[in-house]
Amino acid sequence: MLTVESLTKRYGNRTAVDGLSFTVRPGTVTGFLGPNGAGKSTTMRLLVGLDAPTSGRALIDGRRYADLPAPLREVGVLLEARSVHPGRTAFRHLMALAHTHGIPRRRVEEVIGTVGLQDVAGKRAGSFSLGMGQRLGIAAALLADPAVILLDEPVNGLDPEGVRWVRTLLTSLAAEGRTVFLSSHLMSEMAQTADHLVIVGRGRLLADTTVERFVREAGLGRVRVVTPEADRLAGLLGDGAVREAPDTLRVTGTDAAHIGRTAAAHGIPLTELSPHTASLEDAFMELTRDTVEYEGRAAAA
Ligand SMILES: Nc1ncnc2c1ncn2[C@@H]1O[C@H](COP(=O)(O)OP(=O)(O)OP(=O)(O)O)[C@@H](O)[C@H]1O
Repeated sequence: MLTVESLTKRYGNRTAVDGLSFTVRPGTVTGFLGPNGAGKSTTMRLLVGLDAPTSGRALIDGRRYADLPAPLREVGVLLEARSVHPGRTAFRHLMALAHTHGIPRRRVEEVIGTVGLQDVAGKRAGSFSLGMGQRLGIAAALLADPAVILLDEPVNGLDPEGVRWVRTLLTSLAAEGRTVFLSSHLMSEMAQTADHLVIVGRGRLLADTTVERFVREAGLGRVRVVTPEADRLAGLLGDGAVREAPDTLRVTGTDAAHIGRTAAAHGIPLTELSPHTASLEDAFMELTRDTVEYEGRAAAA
């Protein structure tokens, strides 16, 4: 489990993380979302002790990363910056990491298979494509079989097949009961991968919720209704109903069941009643709009 408590990080007069609190639980994939500069990478760096908080705490299973006796066994980490010696082969890179934790060669070979690098394990990491580098980074994160996996933008630069592979892998790791926490700014990808969302803007928590509840509560769902008595139905439904065409209403703020019941109670025939659920992308844009505008204004200033 990951616990972030009143976490704040300032760089000079810039506040990258601002009083952030949330918990990431095992058994699910939790997505860490936010516009550029929202503080995601900083929070992840604080979690793994690559930076010290100005105040507050970031804990892994109740302990600071620096206090973990065998960190690789507790938490697998893939941060955006590549930290592989370009002259080393993928196999030697993983063996070097394995030595620090007494991990056998057998396990190195196993993770190379898991990430699909068996054909290039003897090649120098410096010659790897971005996608191969990401796979190697994920292999390193999984090497010691950690219960917590923390990945910063793991699908960055991957092709669609690679994206799908990461998605399947993360879902199965969570199904094994691990804590999986990944950042991304790709909403559509997150909608398909994550069960739970932690959303930040300007270093502050904007939402801590499930994907499904987030979209529903964003209140962006709408229902299209076609009826020969559009005016009468609109009157019954109130402000949420807007006429799109003489026989068509676009209704927000209520669901299709309520509209159907209202129409039936008043004997109004419906020839179409179709709900449209907002996409995660829409809901995210709506939620973070102010923080993005702020960033834009700040940049312009
Ligand atoms: N070492 C640093 N020194 C100064 N400012 C920093 C440093 N690291 C991050 N920042 C600033 O803190 C803010 C948050 O940055 P961070 O990289 O954590 O955001 P992010 O959500 O990961 O963004 P992105 O999606 O673009 O990676 C940004 O305004 C950034 O410029």
